[in-house]
Amino acid sequence: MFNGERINSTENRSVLHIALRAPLDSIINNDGKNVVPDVWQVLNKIRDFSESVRSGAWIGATGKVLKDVIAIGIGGSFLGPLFVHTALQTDPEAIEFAQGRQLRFLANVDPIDVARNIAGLNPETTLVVVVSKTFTTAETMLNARTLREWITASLGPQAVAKHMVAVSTNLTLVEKFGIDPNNAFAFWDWVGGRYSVCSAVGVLPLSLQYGFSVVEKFLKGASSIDQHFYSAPFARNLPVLLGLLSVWNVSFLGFPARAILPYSQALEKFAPHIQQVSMESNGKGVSIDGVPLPYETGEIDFGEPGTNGQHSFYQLIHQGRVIPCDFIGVVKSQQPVYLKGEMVSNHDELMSNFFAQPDALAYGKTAEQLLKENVPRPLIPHKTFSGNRPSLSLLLPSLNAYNIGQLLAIYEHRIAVEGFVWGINSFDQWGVELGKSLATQVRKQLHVSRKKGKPVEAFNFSTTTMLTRYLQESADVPMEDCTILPKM
Ligand SMILES: O=P(O)(O)OC[C@H]1O[C@](O)(CO)[C@@H](O)[C@@H]1O
Repeated sequence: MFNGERINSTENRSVLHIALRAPLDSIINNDGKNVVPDVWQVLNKIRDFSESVRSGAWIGATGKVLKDVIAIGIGGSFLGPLFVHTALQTDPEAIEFAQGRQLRFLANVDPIDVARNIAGLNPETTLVVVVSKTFTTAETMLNARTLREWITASLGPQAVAKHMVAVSTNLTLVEKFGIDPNNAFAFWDWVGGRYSVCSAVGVLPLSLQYGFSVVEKFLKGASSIDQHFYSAPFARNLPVLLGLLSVWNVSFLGFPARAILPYSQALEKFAPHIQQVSMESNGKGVSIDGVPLPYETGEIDFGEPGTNGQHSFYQLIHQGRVIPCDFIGVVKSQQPVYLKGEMVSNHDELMSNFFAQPDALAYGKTAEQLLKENVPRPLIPHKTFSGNRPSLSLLLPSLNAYNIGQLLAIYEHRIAVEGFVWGINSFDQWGVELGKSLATQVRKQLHVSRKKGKPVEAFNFSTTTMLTRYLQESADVPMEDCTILPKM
């Protein structure tokens, strides 16, 4: 990976997200060319652009400062930036830099997501960042056209130049869409979508919200782990150890899931992000050479912040199925609260749970202990905890931009380690293609049925029945040749 070899063999690409956060003087080659200067050229462009927007030097079509940003993107062009944004939102340093500004994310093609995103915003003070590696993703492009309409309907078509910018590897399509290439921020095909948060995909929206200096700390944190991963002996190498634990749990012990349980509300979007990084990377059925695998790979990742999860799905984890857990704690809260007269601070209360849960999973509670506590015999089987349930705990010193970058890179590399051991390609995602092409077929059918009254055909019986019913029941929904935007 670090040598720039084309380890993503099914797409014939290198995998160099480590270059996105490498110091300017590093050398990381792709096809014999050092890519680090290109990375820094884009980072510097982001620094300049975000500073001009934040300072008011760059203004909207009607002369107003652009204080609100909507980032449109989905999957890897959304989840990583959302995780980092959510984590920074309560960081005291980042808060200072975000005064008076808003960052929102429009991901789902559901028009309700459009309505929620534009609610309360004025196009005059809004900058839209269209984020798509390919610039062809159906959901993102329809959302981009929708917000282009939202802007032009109120400010005129010339306003696009001031109110819409793009992040993509496909600058030709960016220009075709009508966004000035000067307002486009490039990245490269050696960055996988789910590994792209350190490219302009994350750095641009986050710099607009928090300023480049904060985001640079996040990049430095990620880079520190890259260096650790590259050079630390395996016995002390965090991503290697974590990756091996996961392989052990999945392939040797046969536990198919992994719960990601941060004891920090600021990390509430961490599990959804890692869900994509992990499941899109390692959810494979064949080896890198295309041979069906004789063992299971990949985890079913899910998670919620503690203590909320404790009151939701932990019952199953303690007494039902065995689900290896990652507990993530933070020593110093971003937002400490102490109440006079309380036994512990609010953060200590949270952390009491962080320390208790792994113990409960590991050691459980025996029938003997319950008998000593005079638990009635019929209840003993219900109150017994088997123990011997694996978990691991990570304790971060604090949660600032730097540590957030470290946490991200630990998981990115851990997931790559798992893929290397399993002998799969963790960097392609062919499994998403079939659903996409069937959706294209449905889209065409909906169009001809609604416009020309054509019956549903060429689908299986179940889909034909459902589609026909859907069309019948929504025949009264207005489909005039005019634009309708949300009324919220
Ligand atoms: O950035 P793009 O090209 O719009 O792609 C968005 C997402 O779609 C996928 O290709 C498939 O879900 C992801 O890998 C990617 O992050």
